[in-house]
Amino acid sequence: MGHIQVCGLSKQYMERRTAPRTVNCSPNVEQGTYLEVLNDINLHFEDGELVCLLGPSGCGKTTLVRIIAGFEQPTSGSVTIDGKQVKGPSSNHIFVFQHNGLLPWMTVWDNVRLGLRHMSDKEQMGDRIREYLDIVNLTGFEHHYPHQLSGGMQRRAELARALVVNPDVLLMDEPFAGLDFLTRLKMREEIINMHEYFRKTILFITHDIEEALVMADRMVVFSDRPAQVRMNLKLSCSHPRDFTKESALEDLRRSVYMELGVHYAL
Ligand SMILES: Nc1ncnc2c1ncn2[C@@H]1O[C@H](COP(=O)(O)OP(=O)(O)OP(=O)(O)O)[C@@H](O)[C@H]1O
Repeated sequence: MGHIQVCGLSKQYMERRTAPRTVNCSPNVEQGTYLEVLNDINLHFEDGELVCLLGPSGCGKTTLVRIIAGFEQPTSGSVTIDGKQVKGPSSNHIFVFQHNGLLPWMTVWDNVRLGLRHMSDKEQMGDRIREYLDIVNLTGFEHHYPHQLSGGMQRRAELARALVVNPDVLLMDEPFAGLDFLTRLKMREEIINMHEYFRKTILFITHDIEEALVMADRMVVFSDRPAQVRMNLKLSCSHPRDFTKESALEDLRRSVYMELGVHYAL
């Protein structure tokens, strides 16, 4: 489960700066009191796909993901997950992965346990936490606090916290931001392995084109704001992907850069 359909989605925010301060509060679109962020987005993500979303800064990627998560309402259009229209946040099926999302006053164990509060069988719950900490290679660090972990370990703990609740959809907004280069590469590998193992639907926002090409089953590239879909590509080559051996990947890399307005500095 985790099939997402985005139909005719548009989003406008009211710009406070320019909103008229009159008794008549109805906003005036023609005078530019609205910021148009998404414009008629139509997308379809298959169950179990890892989709990377790319686009210029400020084009509306986070807004789209927040609408899919039910945190924001679209101005028009709709999102359905497994045939049900998203009308608000639902913790049952969707997990929004946030970096720096660990609660600093709780140990790794307690942070991972947060999503399992509903489980009445404590032994089963303990086994499950141990299992997921093992999957992300954090066995032995259960009683550490977040500040006692490296950046990469914190992300792995966040990953365990996301996976332990067994969501159908995982929404990840630049989850590797702030990690050093090598740790970032290792985290990519972990996500690829985790995805091959669990096959969750993952929407992954990144600014890193190589990252998207290495990881994604599908890649969606948006235009400048208001975001429209410029490219929607299925990447079928198997993992691990090697740019030096697969000329199609290299060609794709160039065309995505071109689409994003980079022509020479490749
Ligand atoms: N709650 C809000 N109210 C008003 N404007 C908003 C709100 N949230 C986002 N915006 C505006 O919508 C636009 C798109 O923001 P969004 O965060 O979705 O872009 P993004 O593509 O994720 O950007 P980045 O890649 O830089 O993270 C921005 O101009 C932002 O200022």
